[in-house]
Amino acid sequence: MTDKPNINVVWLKRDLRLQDNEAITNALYTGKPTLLLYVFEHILLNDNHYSERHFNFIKESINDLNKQLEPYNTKVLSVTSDIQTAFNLIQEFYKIDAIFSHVETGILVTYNRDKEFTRYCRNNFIRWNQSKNNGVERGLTNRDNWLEQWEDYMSQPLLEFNPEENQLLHLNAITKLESVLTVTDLDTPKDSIFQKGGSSTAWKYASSFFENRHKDYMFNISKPEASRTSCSRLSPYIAWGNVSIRQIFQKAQNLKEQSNDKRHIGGFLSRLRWQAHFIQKFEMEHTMENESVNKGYQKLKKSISLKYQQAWKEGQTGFPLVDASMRCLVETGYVNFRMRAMLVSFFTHILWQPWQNASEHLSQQFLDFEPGIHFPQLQMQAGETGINNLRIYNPTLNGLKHDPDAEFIKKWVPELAHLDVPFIHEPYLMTELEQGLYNFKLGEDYPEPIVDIKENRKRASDILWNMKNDPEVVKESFRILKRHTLQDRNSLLRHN
Ligand SMILES: Cc1cc2nc3c(=O)[nH]c(=O)nc-3n(C[C@H](O)[C@H](O)[C@H](O)COP(=O)(O)OP(=O)(O)OC[C@H]3O[C@@H](n4cnc5c(N)ncnc54)[C@H](O)[C@@H]3O)c2cc1C
Repeated sequence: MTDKPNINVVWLKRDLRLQDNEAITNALYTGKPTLLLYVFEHILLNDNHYSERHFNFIKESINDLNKQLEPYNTKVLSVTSDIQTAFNLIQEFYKIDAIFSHVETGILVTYNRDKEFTRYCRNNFIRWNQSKNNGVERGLTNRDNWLEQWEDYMSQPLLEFNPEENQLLHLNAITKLESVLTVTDLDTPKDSIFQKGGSSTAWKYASSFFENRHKDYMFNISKPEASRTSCSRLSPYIAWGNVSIRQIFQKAQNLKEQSNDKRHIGGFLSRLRWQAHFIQKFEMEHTMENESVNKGYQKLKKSISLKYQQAWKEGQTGFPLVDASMRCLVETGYVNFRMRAMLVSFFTHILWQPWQNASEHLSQQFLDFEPGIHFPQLQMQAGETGINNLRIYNPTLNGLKHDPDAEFIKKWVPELAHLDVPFIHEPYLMTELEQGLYNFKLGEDYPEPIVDIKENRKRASDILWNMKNDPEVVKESFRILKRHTLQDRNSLLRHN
């Protein structure tokens, strides 16, 4: 019926690398000509969880791939489209035997797109082969033996990118496809201060971390300023798949075996386990995107204040560490774990706003937005799982402990920089006289606190502690424990 040439397509998503890429390896293994495809899908371009910084990171990652693909006379076909239109147009030129990709633990729109796409493949007699992504399993109903399987997966040999000569579709053939598709302009701003996408940059971060930067990892992990260089900063590269967790895990394991001080690299290794643990949780309970995982908390009603929400988003709450963290996040796409947790706690506990209203603003700012970590962490920090300890962060105490010289606050809230350090942490304690001495006016140069933190902290604590005993919360907590926790919960923290 058809004289079109047969090909395979690798549909790249959050796996933007050539090495240790199971989808690419499986496609090449068939020996058939193979096209590498990335689709900037309208459903994601228009989705409020995403922002320009993410798409620029993806473009930089594809540019990096294209550089590595030059010797093979090919490149990634990069188009803006919805997925079925893209495949329909490719099918005008080729008979597609199979599509290879990784399982995507994504947001609801991508889950629904995948369901439709499964039907599309069936109707078009295309095999869609989806590989396990970073050890996360589809279709599990509990976590029995999950960690053992994850560790087994992490110990498997890395997959080499090794195409046969001319196996990857030639540039000329890609040019023909480009003539019918909407090609995406891969240019990105040159003066960006965000971490630059691509495997080549990822490995520079990894090398400097493993060679040197990891040495104070656990000492600095909670410090907003020092963590910026002594944490790995690999999160966007992991989230967009510029490196696989297995590549990083094996490097870290080797380093730990040679190291005398296993504490730091051990702490890092346990966070790689958490990465998969959280994504697995979301994979098994995707309604977490919009609803509290513990259904008992769905009756918790908070009154919305757009004024509070706006002040939080703009870093104008009158609480210096909160404002510094938000401004830094907006500007650079990154703050460390503790500052993220504090931002969520401040929004949900102190401002008493629903975590759902923080979700899109944060995901747009996090360069490393990973749905499988984002939603479970939001709910955990909001205290709505019923199985984790309630933590209401005190921004002032966190500032005094983790930014004692106010180095971080001074950088991001420069209007406080000329004050003495104790006042930088608590400008609202300054008397009229002191404000005059420093030529500083609270309420004009920097906002007064937008809420009474002591009062609001108590309200949140009372309500959330009481709710822990609510029969539905308790029932749901048992269900969550049964479905999502490992038999040995401490194994996730293991440092050796
Ligand atoms: C509300 C909230 C939202 C978050 N959203 C994201 C997100 O969208 N994407 C994301 O990658 N991380 C997220 N995190 C987890 C964590 O803050 C970041 O992974 C970490 O700060 C990234 O910096 P790093 O790469 O230097 O981490 P490192 O400390 O060097 O850790 C190495 C890797 O381990 C993983 N990791 C580290 N901490 C955690 C954790 N607590 N849970 C799960 N995995 C972890 C990440 O992949 C990270 O790159 C979130 C945390 C909170 C509290």
